[in-house]
Amino acid sequence: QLTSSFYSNTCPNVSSIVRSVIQQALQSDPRIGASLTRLHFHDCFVNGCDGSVLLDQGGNITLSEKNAVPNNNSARGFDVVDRIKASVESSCPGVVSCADILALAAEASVSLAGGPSWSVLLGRRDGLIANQSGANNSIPSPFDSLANITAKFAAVGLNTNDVVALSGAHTFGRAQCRFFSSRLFNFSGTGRPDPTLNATYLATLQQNCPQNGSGTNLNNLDPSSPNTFDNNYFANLVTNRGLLQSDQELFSTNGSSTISIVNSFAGNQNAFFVAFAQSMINMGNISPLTGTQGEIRSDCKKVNGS
Ligand code: HEM
Ligand SMILES: [Ca+2]
Repeated sequence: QLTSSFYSNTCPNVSSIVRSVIQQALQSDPRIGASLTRLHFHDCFVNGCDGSVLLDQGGNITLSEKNAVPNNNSARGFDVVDRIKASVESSCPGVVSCADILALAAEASVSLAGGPSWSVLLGRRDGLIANQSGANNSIPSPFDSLANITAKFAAVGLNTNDVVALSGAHTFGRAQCRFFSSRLFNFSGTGRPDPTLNATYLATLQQNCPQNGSGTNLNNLDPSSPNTFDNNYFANLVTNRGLLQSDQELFSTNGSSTISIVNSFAGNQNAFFVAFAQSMINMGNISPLTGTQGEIRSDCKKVNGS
């Protein structure tokens, strides 16, 4: 029951306000659009798209999602969310939820990076709780098998097409070495690298991720166009240049129905863009709070009155 016109009377310029703050942030941080897009994903997979990922630990929030394994020292962009919220509040006080800001920020980030635009469905309200164990259990890990990743998507009502299309978000942004270094030297105890890694790409990654390093060095998820939202991610998979094991598995899992989808997106950027936009709408529809449920937070980091 979300609608694209939800704020047309109460905050008609909300999309352009969100977009302009992101545009400004991109000037000093070309990665920020990717980081914001990921926040919407990590929000929606835990208790639905309710802004739960944004809550700081403290008071009634005893275990934040920010401190869950998939987010800790990894999720970023919270300061920019606060800047967007402040800018929206100054035009339309008390009206726009933080959960909707994440959905709008994802669309603005993707389209500003050259990707598709879509009409964002709105009207989500902000939740009153965080679910740290939910974040630990429901957000896919880069070490999960494709079957487990598909199961985690299915648990929130998303199908295999959504898995492949949404994984295409790894067309921009960065990943720390620790999320894929197990592929580089001694993959699954074989004493050899992951055989599904292109040899030239492997050598580059080994250089940037030394065996006794801290694991926090950053690598482009899409080495061919790191800040552009395009279909190169899928072309990379076809040539064994997926960065995360969970990326490469979409193409390298024998007999998987994901292979033909990867091939079609690799060969047709428009097909990817259309599918990505639809899957982002699907993801944004995961159990939103609406009507009188939840609240409109005045500070995205805190439940009102706390
Ligand atoms: C399919 C399962 C997925 C897995 C296992 C996965 C895993 C990861 C990991 C490990 C990172 C690197 C984090 C870091 O180094 O701190 C990452 C980054 C990222 N992910 Fe995913 N992800 C998945 C799906 C998605 C989806 C559905 C989206 C959005 C629609 C998304 C968007 C991003 C973006 C944009 C980045 C870069 C963020 C940045 O540079 O700050 N991912 N992902
Ligand atoms: Ca790209």
